[in-house]
Amino acid sequence: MASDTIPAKGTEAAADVLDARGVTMRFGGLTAVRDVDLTVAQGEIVGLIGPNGAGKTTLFNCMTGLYTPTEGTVSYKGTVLPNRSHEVTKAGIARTFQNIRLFANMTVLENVLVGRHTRTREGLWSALLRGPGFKRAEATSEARAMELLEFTGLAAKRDHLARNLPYGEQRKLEIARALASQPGLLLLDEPTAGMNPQETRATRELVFAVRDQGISVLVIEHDMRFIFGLCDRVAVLVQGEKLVEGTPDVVQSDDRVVAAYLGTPFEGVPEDEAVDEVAAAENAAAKTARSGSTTETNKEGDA
Ligand SMILES: Nc1ncnc2c1ncn2[C@@H]1O[C@H](COP(=O)(O)OP(=O)(O)OP(=O)(O)O)[C@@H](O)[C@H]1O
Repeated sequence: MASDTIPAKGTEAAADVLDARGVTMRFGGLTAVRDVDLTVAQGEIVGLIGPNGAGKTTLFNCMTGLYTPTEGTVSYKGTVLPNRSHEVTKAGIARTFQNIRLFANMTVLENVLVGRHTRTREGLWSALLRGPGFKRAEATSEARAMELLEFTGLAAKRDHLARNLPYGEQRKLEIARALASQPGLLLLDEPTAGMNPQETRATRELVFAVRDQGISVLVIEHDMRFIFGLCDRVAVLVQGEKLVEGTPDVVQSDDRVVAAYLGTPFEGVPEDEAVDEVAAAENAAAKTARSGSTTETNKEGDA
């Protein structure tokens, strides 16, 4: 177990479920991820953010056995993970994908049942072909799958084909299917992409509910409001390297994060100077327009 690993920042005594150390992933001459350490503690929700191409999905792929890191290790509950994705799922890590990967022509219920195959003795093909072994286990599996559909709010759609679900519900179904493997850690890759604000809020509540069931969560997302309202801790990846890590408050107020997201290099220019420049320009514009205008343009009022 991970009792002697370094406690995750901000969570003091909580044991790490995930411990990625020195993970580097190279594709030929391109280093997509460089020497990244990342932990997720028991019961923690951790966000992974960064501009497009920063290496977030590559890091997920290294954590789920899709890629074998060029260097470094990924451990789950103190054991180094195998580099086969189905064995990683079996070990206790489940994930969703940036581009939804459902069985489009299977029903909602069948999609969740397939997600259970790592936890049944019958295996994927038996589940798909509905062989005799599968039928024996079917009642238990179906009950569990229905629980998950209730949990994600999809129970009424159990017999709908996955491809007919609205986009937001397809993303929920991906989460239900991932939960069917009974993970200890859930990795979500852009779970709110393409969602409207109501769906995004519902997803946040769903992730909190997942955590309340004792499942730790690592989530990639570009929606900063979602991330900062959801996560206990956030790590920022830029050009493959971890730039900043900390609580949402710490990360949001870090100039390097702002610079990375605005795409402007951080050069250590004193923030006050920029603010003064803007205030001076506003004052000059206000003076020019002064005579005919009733609009108050400058709250500070000093030049
Ligand atoms: N299989 C691959 N072969 C070669 N290069 C790859 C491969 N996968 C990713 N890359 C490259 O690695 C870099 C990181 O990509 P990655 O998809 O991990 O970024 P990301 O942070 O997830 O981006 P986004 O937010 O746009 O999804 C990119 O330059 C990408 O082109």
